[in-house]
Amino acid sequence: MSQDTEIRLQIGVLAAGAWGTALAANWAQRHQVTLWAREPDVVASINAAHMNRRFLPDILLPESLRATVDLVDLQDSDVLVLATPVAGLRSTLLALQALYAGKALPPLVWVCKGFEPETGLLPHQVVHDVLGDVAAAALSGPSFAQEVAKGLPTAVTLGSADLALAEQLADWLHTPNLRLYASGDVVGVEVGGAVKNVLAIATGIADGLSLGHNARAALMTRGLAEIGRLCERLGGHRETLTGLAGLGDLILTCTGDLSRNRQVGLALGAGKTLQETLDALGHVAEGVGTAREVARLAEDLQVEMPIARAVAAVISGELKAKDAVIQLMSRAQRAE
Ligand SMILES: NC(=O)C1=CN([C@@H]2O[C@H](COP(=O)(O)OP(=O)(O)OC[C@H]3O[C@@H](n4cnc5c(N)ncnc54)[C@H](OP(=O)(O)O)[C@@H]3O)[C@@H](O)[C@H]2O)C=CC1
Ligand SMILES: O=C(CO)COP(=O)(O)O
Repeated sequence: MSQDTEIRLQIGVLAAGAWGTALAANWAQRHQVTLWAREPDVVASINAAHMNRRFLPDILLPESLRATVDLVDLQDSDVLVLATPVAGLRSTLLALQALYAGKALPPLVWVCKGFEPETGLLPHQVVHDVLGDVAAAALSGPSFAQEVAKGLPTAVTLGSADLALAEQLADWLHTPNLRLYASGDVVGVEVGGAVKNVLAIATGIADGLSLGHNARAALMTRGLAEIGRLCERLGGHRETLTGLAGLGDLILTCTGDLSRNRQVGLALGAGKTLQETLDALGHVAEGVGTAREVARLAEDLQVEMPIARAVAAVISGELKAKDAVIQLMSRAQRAE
């Protein structure tokens, strides 16, 4: 498919947290972008000062980027991008369904990483649950919002069961500093993005306990094996996990201090409580809720995921961080 850099679309982005704002700013280089937020102070600060003081402070946004609290302003969009945390995906889809009231929705892209709380569904399953068969794709991969907002080079994956749609969206949404690769394996793309957040908490805990580089490399490598087992069991392909949405994001989030999930792990490893850690963060850390869902899925589907289960136990308070390490190291020896 040819890359048509001239085409200018209307893009609607829903939720102006760090990631929605960074993507909206990036796409405003090439398209007309409208950013919806439920926080009036965020909308006011973007429109008046071209900054999102609450979620992306100190970064100047393009003047062409408009923000709104009114969903109706997004109804002529050529593409709609859902940028809420996974817990807000369903309610946002329902709001869009009401807005379009029987009319066809434009292609949807979601950027959240996790399993829906309580249902344990992946985002594409939530989309199908609410809207049925619609043109839709997941965007995932190694991409700290602050770096994308500053225009630093970034590459991510767009995953859809409809590969031709993923290719079309990649063509529309790439910019000079945001490279998009298409994948037909939406399950692999989503499982990679969800579980790496749990592993970032694990490596954060290890680093918070000063366990060294060897421990971190071991957790990442054995963690990737856990992601692979769950991915295959849910119908995804292990090869997808060698790409940006798997290994790429695992490396970034487990080693990069900009990661909120890694910051949660570091604080837990240093002896802080989960509540004080989350209160100080001011942003979502999806790995906290996802750890519980992954541990439950691992149990139900009989998938061996000792690291993810240990993180879930630390988060729920059943296990102390130090004891989780002892437990992992004392498991029966086995072949790699
Ligand atoms: N930040 C990053 O670098 C990246 C983040 N992601 C993923 O993107 C998703 C969003 O992350 P991020 O933007 O960083 O999160 P933030 O915590 O920065 O912002 C979340 C935003 O979503 C809003 N929100 C929460 N729940 C709902 C809801 N039910 N309906 C509408 N809006 C809602 C929040 O509003 P309020 O303040 O009112 O709650 C806030 O504006 C997560 O799944 C994350 O894993 C993916 C790649 C990179
Ligand atoms: O997903 C991310 C980078 O790809 C962001 O990770 P955190 O949510 O841990 O900050």
